[in-house]
Amino acid sequence: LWGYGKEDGPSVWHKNYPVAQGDRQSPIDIVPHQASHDPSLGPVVLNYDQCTSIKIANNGHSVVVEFDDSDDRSVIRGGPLDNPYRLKQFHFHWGVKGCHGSEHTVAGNSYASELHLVHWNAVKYTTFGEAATAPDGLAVLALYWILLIGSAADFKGFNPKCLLPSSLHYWTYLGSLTTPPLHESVIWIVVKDPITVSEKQLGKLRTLLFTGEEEDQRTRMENNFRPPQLLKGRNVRSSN
Ligand SMILES: COc1cc(C[n+]2ccc3cc(OS(N)(=O)=O)ccc3c2)cc(OC)c1OC
Ligand SMILES: [Zn+2]
Repeated sequence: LWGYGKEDGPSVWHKNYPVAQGDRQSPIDIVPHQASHDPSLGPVVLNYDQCTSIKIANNGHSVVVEFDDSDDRSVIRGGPLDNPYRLKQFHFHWGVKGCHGSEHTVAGNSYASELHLVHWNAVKYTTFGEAATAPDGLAVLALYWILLIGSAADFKGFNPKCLLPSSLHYWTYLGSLTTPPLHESVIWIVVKDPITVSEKQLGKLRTLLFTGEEEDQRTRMENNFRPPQLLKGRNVRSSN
């Protein structure tokens, strides 16, 4: 139905998903000095200690690691969020060429890839699907990551928390899913500092992500990132 090619890519998604031209679409280009510093923005807190990944899916557009979201074991809280949001899945966006692949750009610069940790508001909604259509239904933590050949901390059973820099300085704004159905239901939290991953870790991640199923030609080959969308008057806030 949709993809990232010429015929089915981001420039024609509005034909089947008119919200693609809505007022709070993602990703965006973040211009740091135009973001308004909001001292009331507290730290983002991740409780992923008991996180249990249940399956790895390759939907032809990305590789998704799903988590058990049947209770509040793995949640994100604080920052711009009014209550804890449950971790549902994480996935990546990347480019075939080294320097392109992230979805959010910073003053026009893009990174090699971007990790999205997708959470949903289980306090107000009963299912992910219901939350995915509500204006405060989802919270996605976005992390740029760059491939540094060299040392890096170990993954240790792959708790996504180990991917995160220690102090999370971030930008936050109201946006949408970056792939169809493009619902305008996401509170975005974009971490400022890129995380570095070594070849060895990438290999480990690749094994984890592509275990048990032939690495999909489409997934490996395509640029699965949507270009930045119009801000349309939205305010981007920055934590300290
Ligand atoms: C589990 O049920 C759903 C899974 C999915 C799968 N899905 C599709 C697209 C997604 C796009 C996303 O956007 S992103 N890239 O901004 O993180 C995040 C999670 C997604 C998850 C979508 C749904 O409704 C929109 C679902 O509810 C019916
Ligand atoms: Zn994504």
